[in-house]
This record gives sequence, C-alpha cells and structure tokens, in this order.
Amino acid sequence: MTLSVEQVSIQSRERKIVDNVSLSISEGEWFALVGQSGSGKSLLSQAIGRMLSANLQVKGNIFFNGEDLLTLSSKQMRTIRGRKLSYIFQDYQGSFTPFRTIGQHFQEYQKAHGILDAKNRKIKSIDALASVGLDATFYNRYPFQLSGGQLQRVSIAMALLLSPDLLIADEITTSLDSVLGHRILELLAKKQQETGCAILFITHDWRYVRRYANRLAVMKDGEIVESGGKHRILDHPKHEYTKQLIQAAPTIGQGLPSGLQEVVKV
Ligand SMILES: Nc1ncnc2c1ncn2[C@@H]1O[C@H](COP(=O)(O)OP(=O)(O)OP(=O)(O)O)[C@@H](O)[C@H]1O
Repeated sequence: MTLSVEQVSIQSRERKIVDNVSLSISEGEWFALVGQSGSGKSLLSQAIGRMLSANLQVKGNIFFNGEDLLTLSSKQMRTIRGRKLSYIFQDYQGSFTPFRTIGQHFQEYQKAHGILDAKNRKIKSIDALASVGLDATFYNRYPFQLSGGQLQRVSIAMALLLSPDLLIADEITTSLDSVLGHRILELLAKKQQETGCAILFITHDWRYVRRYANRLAVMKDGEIVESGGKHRILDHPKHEYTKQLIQAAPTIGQGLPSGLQEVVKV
C-alpha cells in the first residue's frame, strides 16, 4: 500500500470541513477523488503533504510507504515532498516564478533535493523536458513564453523528475481546453506506465474517471459517501448522490470513448 488515509478529519475553528475520511491507494494505481465543489477534496490532498494553512487542524493517520506523515517533523516532510510525494495543481501558472527560466526552475528543484552536480541537473532537466515532448530550447525560456499546455507539460516533467511514489494531481486540466486536457492526461497516463507511480487524481470530469481511474471515491460535505472500483461505481452506483452526479454528466450515458479521437469529439 502506498497511501492509507485513516479516519482523517480537518477542521477550522468554526467547523469540521473533512469528516472521518478513509481511503487507500496502492502502488501504481490511478485513484480518482470526485464530488461536490467545496466538499474538501483539495484540503484532503493538501493534508497528505502537510500543506494545510495554519488555521486548520488535522486528526487521524496518513500512512505513506508505512510512515505516518502526521507524526513526522517538518524537515522529514520536506525530504518526502517533491521526492516521494509530488503535486501538480490546477493553477500551474502560479507554480512558476515569472522571471526564472524553465531551466532555473528545474535546477532549483533538484538542488533543493540534494542533487549537487549542476551539469547533471541540466542533463536530467533536458531529458525530462524531452520526455514530455518539449525540446531543449524550452530550458532557456521563461514561463510566459510557453502556452498553458506546454507549462502543464513542464509541471508534469518536474513533478515526476525524482520518481515519486505518489503524484497528487488536483484538477490539472481545468484551465485547459478539452482537447489539450485529454492530451495532458494521455501524457500523464503514459508517464505513469513508465514510472509506476500512483496517482491521486482530483477531478470534476467523469470522462476522465471513466478513462483513466482504477478506483474512485465520491465526496460530499466533507465525507466519502461511496468508494470502490471504477466499473462498479460507474455502472452500479449505490449512493443517491453518486447517481445524481453520474446522471448529470451527459457523456457518461453515451458510453465513454475508448480512444482519444472519440474522446476529443465530446
Ligand atoms: N484555510 C481555510 N480555512 C477555512 N476554510 C477553508 C480553508 N481552505 C478552504 N476552506 C473551505 O473548506 C471547504 C473545502 O474546500 P476544498 O478546496 O477542499 O474543496 P474542493 O472539494 O476541493 O472544492 P473544488 O472542487 O471547488 O475545488 C470549502 O468550503 C472552503 O471554502
């Protein structure tokens, strides 16, 4: 088991936002977390990397590769984040500093994780760019000289650079158009096959759940109302809320595409 979230609750001074949530993700699995806006999906994903803002309190256990992340020191967490556990966010533009080149971002990321040889870092960066279809000229470009899709490719390359065991992808296609969104996820799926990392994939889009996930959990009002294998949930949802969500996603009923060409018509 790569990740085991056990009875996790998150609360602010005013209210409980995530209530007693448990889920587990196995090695190499693509696990989707879907559900209502504001149901606590992002907060839960941030709790895993201990990135919640200070006004929020977490209870429960979060085992990652056998260690309870909630008991580790900040220093121990820093070595895990980025190396064994990495993130890609919806707001990928915000993840880049405007006046640093893509190469400088790669360099700093690796330096922060103890890769000391600058020449080696550059070779690794250019290889990583190539692996997401970007040539070496991107190394010297600034973030604003890249399109949204290209920047999201860089985010994937960077997030997978140090071969993490778990990648948390929080609505990473939301700001891309549908065709580009699918291309990015095709790329992510390919990279997942190459690297074997598990993915916690937060999305509102059931087409992506159908196409990529192995298992999923549905959240509503801070609780997981249903979880299980993709086919079981998509074809035989038990909870009323899951049924409503699936019915509200028009493409689901039409049978989901098995190939990208069909997908992009949606
Ligand atoms: N630092 C915070 N302090 C208090 N409440 C917060 C904080 N951050 C987020 N919230 C609230 O917690 C709830 C859950 O937020 P979260 O971002 O996890 O939802 P989500 O399920 O990811 O939604 P979406 O799908 O719209 O991204 C929301 O009501 C949000 O306003």
